[in-house]
This record gives sequence, C-alpha cells and structure tokens, in this order.
Amino acid sequence: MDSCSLEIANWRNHQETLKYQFDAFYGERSTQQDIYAGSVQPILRHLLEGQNASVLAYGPTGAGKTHTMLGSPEQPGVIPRALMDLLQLTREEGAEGRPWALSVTMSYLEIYQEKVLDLLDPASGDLVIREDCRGNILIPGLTQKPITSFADFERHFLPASRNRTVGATRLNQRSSRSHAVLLVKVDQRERLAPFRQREGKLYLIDLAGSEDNRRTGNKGLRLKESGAINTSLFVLGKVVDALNQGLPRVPYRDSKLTRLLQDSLGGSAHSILIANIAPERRFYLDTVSALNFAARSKEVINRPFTNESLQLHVLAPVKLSQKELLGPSEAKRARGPEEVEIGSPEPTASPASASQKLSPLQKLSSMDPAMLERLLNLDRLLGSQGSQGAPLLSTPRRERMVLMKTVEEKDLEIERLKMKQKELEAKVLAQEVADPKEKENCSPTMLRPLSHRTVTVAKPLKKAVVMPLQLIQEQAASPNTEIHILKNKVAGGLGYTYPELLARGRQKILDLLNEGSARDLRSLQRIGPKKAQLIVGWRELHGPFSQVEDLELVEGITGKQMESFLKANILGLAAGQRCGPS
Ligand SMILES: Nc1ncnc2c1ncn2[C@@H]1O[C@H](COP(=O)(O)OP(=O)(O)OP(=O)(O)O)[C@@H](O)[C@H]1O
Repeated sequence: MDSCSLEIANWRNHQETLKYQFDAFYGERSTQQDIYAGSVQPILRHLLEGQNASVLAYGPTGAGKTHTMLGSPEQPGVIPRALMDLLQLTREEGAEGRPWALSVTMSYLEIYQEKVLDLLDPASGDLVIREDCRGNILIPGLTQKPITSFADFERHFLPASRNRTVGATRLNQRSSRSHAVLLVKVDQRERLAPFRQREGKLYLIDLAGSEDNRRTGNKGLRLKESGAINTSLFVLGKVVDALNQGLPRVPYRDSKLTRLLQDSLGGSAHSILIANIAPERRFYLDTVSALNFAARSKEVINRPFTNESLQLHVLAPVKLSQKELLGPSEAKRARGPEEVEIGSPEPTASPASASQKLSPLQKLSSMDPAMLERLLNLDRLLGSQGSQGAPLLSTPRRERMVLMKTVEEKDLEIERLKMKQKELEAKVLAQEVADPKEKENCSPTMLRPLSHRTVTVAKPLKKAVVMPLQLIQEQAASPNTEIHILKNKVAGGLGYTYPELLARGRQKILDLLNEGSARDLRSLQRIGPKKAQLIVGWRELHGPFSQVEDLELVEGITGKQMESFLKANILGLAAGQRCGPS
C-alpha cells in the first residue's frame, strides 16, 4: 500500500483483506541498502551509548532471511554493512583525544536443535547460557575475537560461516537449519575521571526458517530439526506476547534462542524484526503467519537501558570514614544507569529524551545504598518464599537488575574491607610481637573487630535509644495497664522475681528476633507480615540484634512501635505463653 503498510487477501473470507501497519515496508524493488539505511543503521549509535540492540530476520524457509542478513558480494546484506559502519564509528569515537577508548569484539554461534555451538571454535561442543546477577546474559567459553577492521571481521567470519549447519529441504536447497547469531560487543572506557565503562551488544541473527512440516517433506532428522526450530520460534512468539502484555513472567528460559536474547530483546534494548515474506501463492499461509508475528512484535515496548559502570562515589553518597577506609586506590566501581531513567513510559523514547524523564522510583544515584540493599534483600526473600504478586520494589526488571548489581558491588566492597582489616590486624599483631609497647600507640579503630566497623559501609545507623524496662513500666504505670495485671499474675505464679521474669521475656524475644523465621515472628504481638519481613531483612544485612531495642533501627519500625511491641510481648513470652493472635 505504502512505505509502512501492506494488504493481502484474507484466506478465511475472500470479501476481505488483511491490512498490516509496520514501521517500514520494503517491496520487491527495495535494495539491500534501502533496508539497511532505513531500519538498521539508525540503531548502531545506541551501542556507543552502552545499549543493547538486536536485528532478527524472521520468516519461512526460502523467503530471503540469509539474503537480507548476509547477502552476496554484489549485494551485501545487513551484517557486512553494519560491521563496516560500526567499525568506522568506533574508530572515530575512540580516536586519540576523544573522551572514550573503544574496542570491538565478535563472537559467532549457532543454535542447532537447542544446542549452542561456537562457530569460531566448532570443537567446543554445546555451550551453556548463563545470567549474571546483573541480568546480563553470557556464555562462558564462547570465543570472542577482537576486531579493528572489516578485514579482521571477514577473516574470522567467513570460515566460521562455513561451519554453519545447513541442510536441504524440499523448499530451499540450502536451507539453514539453525539460528545463526553474530554477537558484536562494543566496550568503552572513559579516558578521564570518573572512568566510566560501557558495554553495548549487537545481535545480528539469521533465524532458521519457520516451516510447515506437511509441505516440507521433512522426515527423520529433518523433522526433528524442524520441531526444534518451530519450538524456539514458538517460544519467541510467547516471549513477544508476554512482553506485550507486561506479564510478570516472560518465558525466556523456555528456549535457548530466547534465553540468549533475554537482555537484548524487547523491553531493554533496541530490537528490529525483519519479517521476510515471499509473494508467491504457495507461501501464502507462511506469509500470514510471519506478518502476524511481526505485528505482535511491533507492540513490544522498548525501554533501552545503558550498561554503564560508575565509580561508587558517583553513584551514592559515601561516608567520609568509608572513603578513608577505602582509599583512592580502592575506589569501587558500581554500576548504575547514570542519569538514564529506565522507567520512562515512552515506548520509543530515545535515550536522550529518556534521560530527561523521571522514573517512578527516585533516582538511583540519590538512593541510599544501605536502603537499596535492604529492600533488595527483602525482595529476594519474598521471591525465595514463593511470594506472588507485584515485586516489593514495583520496578521494571532491568531496573531491579541495576539495583542488584549495586548490592553485589557493596558486598564486594565489604569483602575488600574485611581483607584490609585482616591485613591491618596481622600487621598490628606482628608489631606487637616485635614491640609490645607499640600496642599502646595503635589506633583503637585498627584493632576493633570488623563486625563493629562494617556499619560505616552501610547507612549510618540511627542512634539506638536504649530504654530501660523500668522506664517502660513507669510509662505504663496505670493500674489498668496490661503489663501490671500480668506482672502480678505471672510473676507470682512462676516463682521468678519480677526482674528475672522481665529478663527472661526479653531474652526470649531477642532469641525469636535473631532465630525466628518470618512466620515465627508473625506469631508475636504487633508484628504483621510486613514487619516480620523487615526484621528478617535487617537481620540478614546487619547480623543478629544485640538487644530488643535494636528493633528501632529497622526501617519502618519506630521507637514507639518498638516500645509497644516490647510491652505487648515481654511478659507473655516470659511466662511461656504462646504469642500471636489466638
Ligand atoms: N531479495 C532477493 N533478491 C535476490 N535473491 C534473493 C532475494 N531473497 C532471496 N533470494 C534468493 O532466494 C534463495 C533463498 O533465500 P535465503 O537463503 O536467503 O532464504 P532463507 O529465508 O534464509 O531460507 P532458510 O530459512 O532456508 O535459511 C537464495 O538463493 C537467495 O539468494
């Protein structure tokens, strides 16, 4: 119809036509250059912004996917053109005197019958796809070749292409039986402070042909291959649907193809789906099915995400004591999207415009890392307990991944501090052995056990208000108060002196706080599910409570609540009564 839409006959109803609207439609007269310049070239610059991108050729066997992606020496396709331009771009952007140093690597693999095979090292066998704690997908052991020129690229790519699994079906003599995945990574390092790092991944994928086995004449191995191909394309369809509908579970793991593309498909990346269709009558049903798939894919909302690392002090305010402890040489790298807001609701927002929009969450760079850690621990905890519904943070998945990364960075930081502490202690011990007097000159902070010092890494703790129980009693001095009634009854009945009874109750509460599960904690008076989770989360982060009053340090529990909790539980527990709603 025009450059964005097409119309075909409706096979169900000959009176009607099916109309499809796309970002671009390339007809029979379009050239390889038209497709490349119109739809692929514009996304390349995003790689230099640390974002991921993918280009997939989808369609029935023989419709021209390999022609579009690879082409021929006379009519080069998307892959050679993109590589040529990308290498040129990186040379320019990474030139001496420019702020970033750039390097490019390539990997080339195929997914054949749900096996991941390294085309640059065919002997390596089936490789495993993994996800790191930041949500990045990686394949340990996959060959990565540095490339600085197109000649470099061809040197690796051409022989590897010959390793690709192809077989003949009745529809296409050299039908590709596997998904061929070319991965190009652009790494950037900032030359000056704050020495940020960025990584952008580009997947260029020639998918295996979708096919109807009744028409292909496939039997035996071909039929099995076809089953695997159709399954992974079916899962790709399910992933697209889940992304469209914003479902909490996207079935990335249901096929190797979608698992691999998890961080570069849909929501968090720039994705281009090229649906190859053949205008012949015999391809009619395949054409309708490819167009329907493409139409569904078009609905996927992209919220591109920048893979960038920052030094810790850029990400979050750090206490002076921590800086001193770390020292400049130990400055930590922590990851964050800098000013890029991930939750931008605009489906096609460019990174530039996205950066000006505020996420529903407060900016990550201004969030307290200890607070993030706490929330994330709770989130994980809820996840591990199979909690359903909206995630605690109610944030998009990619954003939570960023937070997770921050948490991991903090853990590493604590580990580093521990090591440093050990070194210092060893030094001090050595000095003491050499000269015992030296001990007196040592700074007390150097000798303090690490457990007392880690608090400097996290959010500074609120000052604990240690309220003696007698004071609580005085506050509750009315003869009508629950505590007095219990005091008289229980203290007499159990044969403990009153202070003993209180100490016993206090100890029991403390034990529960330190050892009880969220469920156990819920059995206490004034502790609901939310508070129980907060307590468990706090304990995980900060270790055991040293006294019941530490409860006040838990985010979300006030001093008043702590007092009323103490009053409500202490005597009941001391008396060995079962707490919680009866
Ligand atoms: N636009 C085109 N111009 C010229 N030749 C084309 C075009 N599209 C496809 N062809 C030719 O049609 C044949 C089949 O195309 P191609 O191998 O690209 O299909 P395919 O979709 O990759 O198939 P398969 O799924 O089996 O891999 C090839 O010989 C290819 O050169």
